[in-house]
Amino acid sequence: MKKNVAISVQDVGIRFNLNHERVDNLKEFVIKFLRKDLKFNEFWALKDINFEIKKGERLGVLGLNGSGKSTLLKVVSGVLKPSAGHIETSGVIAPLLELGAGFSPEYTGRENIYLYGSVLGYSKEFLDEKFDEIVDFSGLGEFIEVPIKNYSSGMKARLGFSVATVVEPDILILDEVLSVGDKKFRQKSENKVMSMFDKGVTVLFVSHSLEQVKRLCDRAIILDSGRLVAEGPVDKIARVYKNMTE
Ligand SMILES: Nc1ncnc2c1ncn2[C@@H]1O[C@H](COP(=O)(O)OP(=O)(O)OP(=O)(O)O)[C@@H](O)[C@H]1O
Repeated sequence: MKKNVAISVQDVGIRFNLNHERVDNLKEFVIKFLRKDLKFNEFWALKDINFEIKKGERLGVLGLNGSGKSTLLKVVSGVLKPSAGHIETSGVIAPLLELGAGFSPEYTGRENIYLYGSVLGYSKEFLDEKFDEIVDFSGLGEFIEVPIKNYSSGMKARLGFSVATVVEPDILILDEVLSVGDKKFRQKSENKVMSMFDKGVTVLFVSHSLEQVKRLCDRAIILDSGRLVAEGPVDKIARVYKNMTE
């Protein structure tokens, strides 16, 4: 990969096997599996995707529901392995996907900071040092000692955002996360992301808000049924997308 490139996506495809027929229980599944009687429909959620993001660039991903945007972010983050092609990235990645989904409901916010933090690869020492900063940013106050199952979805997302952004990443992967929490938190999280922009972070960003993509990104791509159909400067691509969807 060239030195000035942060993310390189080459001929990437993601295939899901969709169940063709109904299987009601595990026994039936095992019997059908052993008899090689299970039929799947192959479904390519992404196909032949090629693009590069240079260091410091901010790429927006546009597309209708089901076009493959979240799948693309997951495969670049390493959550999903490509079924075809390959991906190269350089530096520390902070994936802000499905915030709060990684939490264990029975444990408190405090315990989940350590659990989720370790999933993201942070050491205990790092989390000890950053603990107050995380709680402060989340604005959860005393709720940090309460089990997560008693949190609202906005509270969970706020804690997820605060843990995931406590590092200084080289690459930031954002899936609709700037729409979480209440207005005050949305502003605060956008400011935090903006301050990372100032430090030259590379961004891959999905949002249904065309305005937000225009405001935050310098380039964009459009996905349509798993194919990359347009790529270029954000203003031009936003116009193409508007025409496609109106
Ligand atoms: N784990 C999975 N198993 C099977 N199919 C999946 C899986 N995950 C996603 N898909 C399918 O892949 C396609 C792309 O989904 P994806 O979530 O990436 O779309 P999206 O563009 O992010 O949509 P949205 O705008 O609704 O968030 C959809 O048809 C979806 O049903």
